[in-house]
Amino acid sequence: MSGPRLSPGDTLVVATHNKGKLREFADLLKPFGLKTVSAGELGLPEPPETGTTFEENATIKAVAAATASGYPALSDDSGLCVDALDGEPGVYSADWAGSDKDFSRAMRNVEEKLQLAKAVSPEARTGRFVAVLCLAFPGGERRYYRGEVEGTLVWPPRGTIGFGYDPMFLPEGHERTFGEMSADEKHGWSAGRTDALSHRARAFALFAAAELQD
Ligand SMILES: O=P(O)(O)OP(=O)(O)OP(=O)(O)OC[C@H]1O[C@@H](n2cnc3c(O)ncnc32)[C@H](O)[C@@H]1O
Ligand SMILES: [Mg+2]
Repeated sequence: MSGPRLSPGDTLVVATHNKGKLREFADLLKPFGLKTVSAGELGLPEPPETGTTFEENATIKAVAAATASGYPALSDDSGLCVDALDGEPGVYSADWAGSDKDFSRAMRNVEEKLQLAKAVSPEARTGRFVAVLCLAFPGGERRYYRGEVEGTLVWPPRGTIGFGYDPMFLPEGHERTFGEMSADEKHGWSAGRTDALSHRARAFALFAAAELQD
C-alpha cells in the first residue's frame, strides 16, 4: 500500500466519544502494540456530524482528530438500519437517543415505528448494523473500512451487556442478542482471524489486515 503507514509504537487517536465503542476498540487494538489515546482524553471537541452517509461522518470525525492532534486518527461512524423503516435510524442512530443518550427511548421508538409499519413477524423485522472506519493521517491521507452484520429486531430488548441498540439486535444465525453476548462473542474476532461477527469487528478485521500487518 502506498502512503503513510502505522507501525508498532505509533500513537493512534481513537476518534470517538462513545464509551462503548472505546471499550471495543481497546479490545480489538490490544494485540497490535500501538499507543492509543481517545479524542476525549486529548480534550478534543465532538465535531458536528453534518454528513448524510456513514463515510461522510466518519471522515469528519477522523480528519478533525488527526488535524487537531497531529497523530493518525481512527473514527467509527455506525448505526442500525431497519428495512421496514427504509433504513432508519441509520446515520441518525445516535440522534434518536436524544441529548441525554437514552437508548431505552431510542429502542422504544424503533419498536413503535415497527408496530406502525405492522412489522410483526421476524421476517418483517430485519435490519443490519453498519460501521465505517476512517483512518486519517495529519497529512490528509484517508482510508476506509466498512463492516455490516444482518439481523432481526426483537422486542422486548434482551440483555444488559454492550451499548446502544445491542439488546434489540439478534444477529443472523445466533440465539442471543448483542446485549446478551460477552464482548469477545460480539466481536467474534481475534488477531490472526479474518472472520468476525459484529459490524465493528468486521470493519476492524479489514483495517487490521490492511494496516497492521507487515
Ligand atoms: O460519534 P462518536 O463519538 O463515535 O459516538 P456516537 O455514539 O455519536 O456514534 P455515531 O455517531 O457513530 O452514532 C452511532 C450510534 O449507533 C449505535 N450503535 C453503533 N454501533 C453499535 C453497536 O455495536 N451496538 C449498539 N449500538 C450501536 C450507537 O448507539 C451509536 O450512538
Ligand atoms: Mg456521533
